[in-house]
Amino acid sequence: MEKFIHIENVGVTFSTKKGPFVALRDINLNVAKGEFIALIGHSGCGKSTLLNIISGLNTPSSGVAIAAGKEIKGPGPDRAMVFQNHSLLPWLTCFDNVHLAVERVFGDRENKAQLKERTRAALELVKMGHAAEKRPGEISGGMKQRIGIARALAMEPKVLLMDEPFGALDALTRAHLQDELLKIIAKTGSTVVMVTHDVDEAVLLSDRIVMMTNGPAATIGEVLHVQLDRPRDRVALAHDARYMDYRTAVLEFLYHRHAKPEVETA
Ligand SMILES: Nc1ncnc2c1ncn2[C@@H]1O[C@H](COP(=O)(O)OP(=O)(O)OP(=O)(O)O)[C@@H](O)[C@H]1O
Repeated sequence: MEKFIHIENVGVTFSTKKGPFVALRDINLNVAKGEFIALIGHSGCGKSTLLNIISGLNTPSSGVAIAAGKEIKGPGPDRAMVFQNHSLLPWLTCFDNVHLAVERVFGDRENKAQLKERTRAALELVKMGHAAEKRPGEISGGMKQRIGIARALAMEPKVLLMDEPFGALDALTRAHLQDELLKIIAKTGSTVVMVTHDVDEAVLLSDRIVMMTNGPAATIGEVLHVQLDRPRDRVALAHDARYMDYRTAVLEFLYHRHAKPEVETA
């Protein structure tokens, strides 16, 4: 498979008032086109830091990070981000929130009608066409996340980066959006890197689960290949022994081999 993201020997050290803080060390990760990767690990282990190496919001202190053959030097529309808290502009309609991103990426190449069509198509993809003229304050949290996903997908990014996109939602809405995301990526063939705390979410969605050790100086502890057929159905998988085995493998990593010392979680 075509390699899309290439992270080689990356380390991240932050300067703090107390001196240098080594957040990540020796990170090596390749992501292939169309692959879905989940980053999982205890709070503070460096998942967002690693995601932001790919987004370009963080710079490696050592090593190299490459996307589509080019060294990552900063954020770009080829790597669209979806955050836990939707980050929509409250004074714009849902349509305009998505359209803004569409204009930024395609505005110099396409006419107004094409840009509008792109925006409409992205809203339809996440089943939010009916709310196009609503403002973020007039729709639910789950709907706002859909608009955030529509905005990211409308940019036709080479990779979709998601930082706990469903973390703030109730369990049923989260399950619903996970199912929607599965359908969307089946349609778009998107490459996705998602940070999550949710073991079931990681197993349900991913091709590979990248499990990180605890910080400071966190690194990739193990990588689990989730070889469950797609399309995946959460109810059917609940009875699937392989699903249980994957789930157990992640739980054992997190709570046996790399349990967080109690003093830090208190
Ligand atoms: N700009 C910064 N300056 C100093 N330290 C930082 C900075 N950003 C992150 N850190 C530290 O690096 C470590 C990793 O942070 P990061 O946010 O990547 O963890 P995380 O795994 O995403 O956490 P969570 O699951 O709680 O969101 C933490 O100890 C954090 O305090």
